[in-house]
Amino acid sequence: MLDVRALASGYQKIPIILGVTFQVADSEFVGILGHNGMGKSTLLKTLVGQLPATGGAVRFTGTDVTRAPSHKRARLGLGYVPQGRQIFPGLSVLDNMRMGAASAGLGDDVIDEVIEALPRLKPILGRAGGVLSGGEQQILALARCLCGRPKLILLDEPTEGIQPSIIDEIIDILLALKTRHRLTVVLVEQNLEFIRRLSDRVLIIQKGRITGEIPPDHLHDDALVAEFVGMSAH
Ligand SMILES: Nc1ncnc2c1ncn2[C@@H]1O[C@H](COP(=O)(O)OP(=O)(O)OP(=O)(O)O)[C@@H](O)[C@H]1O
Repeated sequence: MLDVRALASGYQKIPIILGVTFQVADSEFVGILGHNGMGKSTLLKTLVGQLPATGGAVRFTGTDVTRAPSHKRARLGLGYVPQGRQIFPGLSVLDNMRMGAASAGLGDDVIDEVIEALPRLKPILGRAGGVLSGGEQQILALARCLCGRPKLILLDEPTEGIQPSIIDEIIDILLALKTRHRLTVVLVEQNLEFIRRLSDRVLIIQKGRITGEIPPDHLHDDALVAEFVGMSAH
């Protein structure tokens, strides 16, 4: 589904991603774990085409998209839920979802399917995005992305600033989408429990490089996590 080879990128002349290689299979959930500032968001922005690659290659569903603009990647089925969610605060929940469908060239019927998968949105469809709680906004951001019928979603720190009950709900939603729709996810996170419960494989990113892989079950083990990432599980 996704084949990333020696990918490099950065900001102006500052290199941040220094040659990242990994592959993601159809319906696989891959977690990328790393501290603040290790390049997680920069990697996703490069994969989605918001930042140009300065080296390496990205293939998505067999197509070389290394130089493709974001909208072309989206049309191929690459979805992105950025950190901070970036929903439209002045638009209603429903209109936010319409924007997601329209930007993928899809009609409104996809919206009903997405509401069925995320029933929490049903009673608040008319509410402005900006007045929702952080957790509701995260679910809306996911819903808007799903309205583009993505094959793969790049998820940037979805648990940031969100209460535990909604984190559990997001886990359930994503696992259901994986089973029912063969959704594929690349998730970057610092939340060990979230990444452990969702990921088939967990890669470690340090200073712009993938430095290792840790079995999700080992994320319970403080000493191992500290050794791999320098992060504590508690
Ligand atoms: N727009 C920018 N211009 C210049 N440097 C940037 C920009 N955005 C991020 N950086 C730098 O790139 C590096 C990696 O940042 P990035 O946001 O990818 O890290 P991250 O692992 O996602 O961290 P966090 O968990 O804090 O979001 C950091 O040193 C950061 O200061």
